[in-house]
Amino acid sequence: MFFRPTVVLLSKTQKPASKAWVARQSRDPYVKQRQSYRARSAFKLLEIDALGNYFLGKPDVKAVIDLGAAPGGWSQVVAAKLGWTADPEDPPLLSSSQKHNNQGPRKERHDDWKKDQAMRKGVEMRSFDPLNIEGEDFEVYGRRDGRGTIISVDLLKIQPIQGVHTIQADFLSPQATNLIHPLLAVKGNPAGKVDIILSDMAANSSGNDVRDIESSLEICNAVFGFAQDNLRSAEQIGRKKGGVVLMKHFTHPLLHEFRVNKLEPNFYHVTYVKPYSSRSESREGYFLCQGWKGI
Ligand SMILES: C[S@@+](CC[C@H](N)C(=O)[O-])C[C@H]1O[C@@H](n2cnc3c(N)ncnc32)[C@H](O)[C@@H]1O
Repeated sequence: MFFRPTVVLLSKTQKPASKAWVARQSRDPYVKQRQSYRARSAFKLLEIDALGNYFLGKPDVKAVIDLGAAPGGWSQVVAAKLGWTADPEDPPLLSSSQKHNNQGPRKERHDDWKKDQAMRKGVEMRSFDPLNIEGEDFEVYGRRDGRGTIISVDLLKIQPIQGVHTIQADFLSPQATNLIHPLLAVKGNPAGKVDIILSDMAANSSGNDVRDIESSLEICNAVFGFAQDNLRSAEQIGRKKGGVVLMKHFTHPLLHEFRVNKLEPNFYHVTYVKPYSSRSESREGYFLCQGWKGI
C-alpha cells in the first residue's frame, strides 16, 4: 500500500478537530509533493541522510536496522539506497511478462532463500521471500539485486518490502534482539555487526508530559544499548563517519543530558536535527550520531 495524497472532503458532520487535520494535510507540501512512499516520514530520513553526507548509500554499508519501522517509509528509503528497489519515484522496471517469469537467476535466488529459511527454522519472523513477495512494491518496481541486510522491527505488522526482513516485536523486550541476531550474521558479515541503526520509535502519547519524556528516554537508552553490543566501530570500517545511529527523541533537558553523557563520548559527531519535514509544533527531534568509537 502506498502513501496517497489525502482527498479533501470537508463535510458538515465532521468534527472541528478532523476538519483541522484534513485542512492541514491539504496544505502540507510533503503530503502533496510525492505519492509513492508509505509514510510522510520517508522525507525526514531523506533530508537527514543529505545532511549527514549521504551515510545511507555508502558502498561499505552491509547491515541496517530500522526500529519502529511501520508502515515502512524509512525501510523503503533504505531498500532503494541499497539497490533492492528502484526509488519509489522511478518508473516501473519490469513488463508484466517479466514479472511472472520464474526461471533463471530468480529461481536460483529462491532456492538459496529456501535453504536459508530451513537453517533458521523455529525463529518467528517474516523474512524477505524474493518470489512470494506480495503487494505493490514488488508488482510495480520489480526485483533488483540489492546488497546488504535490512531488518525492520515494529510492534505493528509491516507489509513486505523488497529486500527487507520484517520482525513484529516489541524492541524493548529481551526477545527482540534474539530475533534480530540470526538475520545479521551472514556471508560477508560473519560477526553480524550493524553499520546503521535507525530509530523512529515513539510510544503513543499518554497525555502526561513526564511519562512521555520517560518513555522517550527508555527507548533512547534501549537503542544505545543495542548500539553498544552491535554497532561496527569507525576503526573497523576505516573511516570516521562509520557506525551511525539516528534516533528520534522528545526535546527535554533529560534527553540533552543523555546526549552529553552517553552519545557524545561514544561518537565522533553528534548532531541534533529537526528536519523541515517534521511538523514545527511537534516536540520530536533526532540525534544523528556518526562515527561509533567502539570504546
Ligand atoms: C512514527 S512511526 C514510524 C514511521 C516509520 N519510520 C515509517 O517511515 O514508516 C513510530 C513507530 O514506532 C513503533 N514503536 C513504538 N514503540 C515501539 C517498540 N517498543 N518496539 C517496536 N516498535 C515500536 C510504533 O508502532 C510506530 O509504528
